[in-house]
Amino acid sequence: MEGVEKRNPGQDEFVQAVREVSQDIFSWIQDKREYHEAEILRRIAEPDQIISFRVCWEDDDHNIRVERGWRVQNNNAIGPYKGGLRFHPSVTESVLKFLAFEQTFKNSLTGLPLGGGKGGSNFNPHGKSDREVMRFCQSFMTELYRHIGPNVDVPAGDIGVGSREIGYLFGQYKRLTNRWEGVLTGKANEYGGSPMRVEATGYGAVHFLEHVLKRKNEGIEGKSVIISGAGNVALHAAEKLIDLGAKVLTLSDSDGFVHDPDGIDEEKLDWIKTLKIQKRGRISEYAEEYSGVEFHEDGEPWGVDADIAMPCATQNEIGKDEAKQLVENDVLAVVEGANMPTTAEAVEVLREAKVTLAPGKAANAGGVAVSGLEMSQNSERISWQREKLEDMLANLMEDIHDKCVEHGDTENDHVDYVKGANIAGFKKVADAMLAFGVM
Ligand SMILES: NC(=O)C1=CN([C@@H]2O[C@H](COP(=O)(O)OP(=O)(O)OC[C@H]3O[C@@H](n4cnc5c(N)ncnc54)[C@H](OP(=O)(O)O)[C@@H]3O)[C@@H](O)[C@H]2O)C=CC1
Ligand SMILES: O=C(O)CCC(=O)C(=O)O
Repeated sequence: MEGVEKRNPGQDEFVQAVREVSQDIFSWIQDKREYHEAEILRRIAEPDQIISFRVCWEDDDHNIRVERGWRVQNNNAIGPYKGGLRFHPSVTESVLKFLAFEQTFKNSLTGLPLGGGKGGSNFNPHGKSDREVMRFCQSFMTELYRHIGPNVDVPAGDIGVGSREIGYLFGQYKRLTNRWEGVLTGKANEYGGSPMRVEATGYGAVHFLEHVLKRKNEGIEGKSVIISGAGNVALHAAEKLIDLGAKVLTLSDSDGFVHDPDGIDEEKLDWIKTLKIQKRGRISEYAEEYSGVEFHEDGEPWGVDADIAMPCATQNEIGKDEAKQLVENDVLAVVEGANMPTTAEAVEVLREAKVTLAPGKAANAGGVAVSGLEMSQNSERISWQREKLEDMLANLMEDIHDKCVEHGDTENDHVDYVKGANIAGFKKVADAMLAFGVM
């Protein structure tokens, strides 16, 4: 780890992600000489390549704006680079390197032939007009298009990149190359998108939770759940939970969180979806619309008493103190819809207290899995029915859950899902790299 820190100065998120995976892998590979001799761990922690570029665009007042763009192509041992694009002011090379590193293991866990990558920009879509977002996306793709392709690297959405942005990006790729091909996933159904991709990450995380609870002889019905975020992952996790009879108490955005002690029901969730997806409004407006709902400005929901916690906003949103609150409240499980939402110290607190922690690389893998299925549909020039994809997603999540159980030590029936996901994800990539020799 000293070498990783030295080679990546100031890249705290990346070092955090490598440390978290390495802790589990070190002990597992101790007696496996082939991985040591081939320096597999060190090679996996060095991205294949990082492309960085300037993105210039013109705002509605005719000012020239300059942003940074990146694509981190982390590892393509088991398939073309695959992973989302994030547009958010907090995006740095370190953030994208950690996300691409995590994505490599996540994609391996899906069992599909997908390598790991991630990209994005510090561009902030909040408060921008549709035309401004369009001009930015077109400029971003004008720089990116020569580095991607359906067999090379297939980006998708992430924070700040939803179906509107994917439309603009795909349109520009098609215009520049004169080719219609499955170069992006998360496309709308009208032009080659897959049914269920929008719902897949949130629904998949809830499927994962179902399996975690099943091992404890428990079910989702009647459980209270605190969720952070009010974006794609949070809203679809809430939707599936409500469908299965859980009581969803909270949602949040970067302004604070709402707490609805009666629980968010189907009708209220529809209202929130219109607010967040169509009107691009703030979650505080929910508390203005419905009586009995509290809005906590700048706060996070982790102190609200509940059975389950699902962080679905961003990285490092649960720190040591929040983890202690969750332990005090006897939370049964923390299921990560977001990528690395739990700090290293918080993971330690939860691990010590034997609170089940389902890591993002396993629990939120449903999104990229359905992206993989979108790629298959595009290659075959067909579109599968929603029901078939729903079944496939449920089966994939069960399979990922079982791989975590297989490799996560079970002690008094307690599964270390973090360890299980790290080892199962690593093994497939490492074995492929061994097969290729030194490169
Ligand atoms: N979309 C997908 O398919 C997948 C997403 N993920 C992960 O899930 C998480 C959420 O992604 P997604 O739902 O797609 O993104 P969205 O952009 O749709 O939503 C993000 C939500 O999180 C909030 N948020 C973002 N950054 C912060 C922050 N720094 N502090 C507080 N709140 C914040 C946003 O609030 P605001 O609007 O105020 O910014 C918004 O409510 C990310 O970690 C992402 O990497 C993982 C797998 C797949
Ligand atoms: O669907 C995809 O390709 C990527 C999803 C993603 O970015 C993620 O899993 O974090």
